[in-house]
Parts: sequence; C-alpha cells; structure tokens
Amino acid sequence: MSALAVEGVSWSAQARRIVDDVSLRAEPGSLVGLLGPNGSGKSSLLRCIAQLRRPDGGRVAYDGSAADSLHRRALARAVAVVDQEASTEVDVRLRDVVALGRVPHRDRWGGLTARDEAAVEQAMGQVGVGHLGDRRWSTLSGGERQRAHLARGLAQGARCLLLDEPTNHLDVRHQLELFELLAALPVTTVAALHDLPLAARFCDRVVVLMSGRVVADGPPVEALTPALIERVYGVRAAVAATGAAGWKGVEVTYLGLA
Ligand SMILES: Nc1ncnc2c1ncn2[C@@H]1O[C@H](COP(=O)(O)OP(=O)(O)OP(=O)(O)O)[C@@H](O)[C@H]1O
Repeated sequence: MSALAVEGVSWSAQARRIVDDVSLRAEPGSLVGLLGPNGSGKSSLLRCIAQLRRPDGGRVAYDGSAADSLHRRALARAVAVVDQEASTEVDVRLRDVVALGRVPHRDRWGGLTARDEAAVEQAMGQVGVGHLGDRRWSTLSGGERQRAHLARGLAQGARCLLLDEPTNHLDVRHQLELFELLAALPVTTVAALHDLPLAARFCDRVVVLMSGRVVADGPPVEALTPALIERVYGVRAAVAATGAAGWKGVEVTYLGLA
C-alpha cells in the first residue's frame, strides 16, 4: 500500500485551474521530488495534499485512509507540512518553534511531557540545530530557521513529510546534509524543489508539473530527460547516468537557455 496516494486532485482559484487532475504515489520511506517552474502549482498541490486547501475534486489517502476522514490528531500523525512561507512573528526561542510540532499530540491545557521534550531534542539534533535551542528566533540566519522548521516537522512524528523548497536558504553543505538525512529517514517525503541536480541525485522518484498538470513521473533516470527539461524549463541540459557511491539517480548539468 502506498504511504501517500493522490488521485485526480484539482484545485481552482479565481476561476483558474491551478492544480489540474494530478495523481501521484509515494511508497513508504521514499523521497519524491515535486518539480516544475515557478507558478506550476507545486505549493498549491502540497497544500491540497496536506488538507490545508480543499480540492475541487479527487482523493488523497495516507496509508490507505482517506485524508479528509482523519481527525486532527490522526492527520498530524499522518502528515507534517514544512512551508516556505512559515514565519514566526513572536520572538521565541528556536526550541519553542520546534516544540510547536508537538501541539497536535498534547492535551488542550497540558505542557510538554518528557516524551515531547525528547522528540524536540531528537529532531533538533537530526537537523544540526541542537546547540541553538535557546537562541532567539530573530537572531537566527535564514538557513538556521529553515532547519528549525524542518525539526518542527520531524518533532511532529508524522509518517509523511511535505516540504516546500526546503533548501532555498541552505548552503551547499547543508543542502547535501539535509538530503542525506531525508533519504535515510524512514519517513515518506514529498519535497517541492527547484534544484534539478539535487533532485536527480537523491530522489527515488520525481513528479514534474507544468501549468498544474503532471508531465513526467518516475525515477529520475527515466523522467528527467533532456527533452523534458527543455520543454518544461526552456533550458538545455545534459543528463548522465552515474554509478557513483551515494548517487541514486542521474547527473544533470545545465548547458544554457534553449
Ligand atoms: N489563493 C490563490 N488565488 C489566486 N491564485 C493563486 C492562489 N494561490 C496560488 N495561485 C496561483 O497559482 C499558481 C501556482 O502557484 P503555486 O504557488 O502553487 O506555484 P509553485 O509551483 O509553488 O510556484 P513557485 O515555484 O514560484 O513557488 C500561481 O500562478 C499563483 O499565482
């Protein structure tokens, strides 16, 4: 059974179809890259999958259970969203932001239990911000905040993570560390990405959107052809299979504008 199954999902805004009849599957523990140019509908699709937007049509299921039938706690155990828009206004500590991931698990008036604290510490350690737990949010760099948001998603303990451009603030070392972590974690991950070489290297599968529709879906070696990259992005690219250790898929090199 797929960890995540999306079937025929559509979503419209202002009489325009933004997500158009999208189907995709993610197998348990796999890392799926959601690709496509600016405005192709990646964030909107992730929001539909997470039940933050109500699709006009179609179905989303986690481990075979219809997402719209799950109650708050069950949904929080099924899926965590790490959003590129996520901002934290109040000047709290990094640890407090990560602890927000535990909110769906808590009793209404209860504080953090020892189990919650342990989950928060573990998640901070996994993304390398354990030493920053007491730092004020306003003093953190963009990359530190981004990793803290990921830790919040991990602390939630969901089986499926939805990430919206998780690497846009990260330097190259932290990008590689993040993807090695995501590839190693037992959670199922769907990540909207702009970085094709990164997706090609680490993703088990890529789903490519153009104008809200899926135009390619498969392992990078099958889906990310030069013809597809040129059609979708208007960029010429060379794609080479690689057997190098730690590389799952293919090597993508940009050659120039088409
Ligand atoms: N609430 C809304 N009302 C009207 N249009 C919207 C709304 N949300 C998204 N859109 C439009 O839908 C299209 C897809 O947006 P979306 O953010 O899903 O794309 P994306 O692929 O994530 O883009 P990017 O790579 O630039 O982040 C865009 O043209 C956007 O302006």
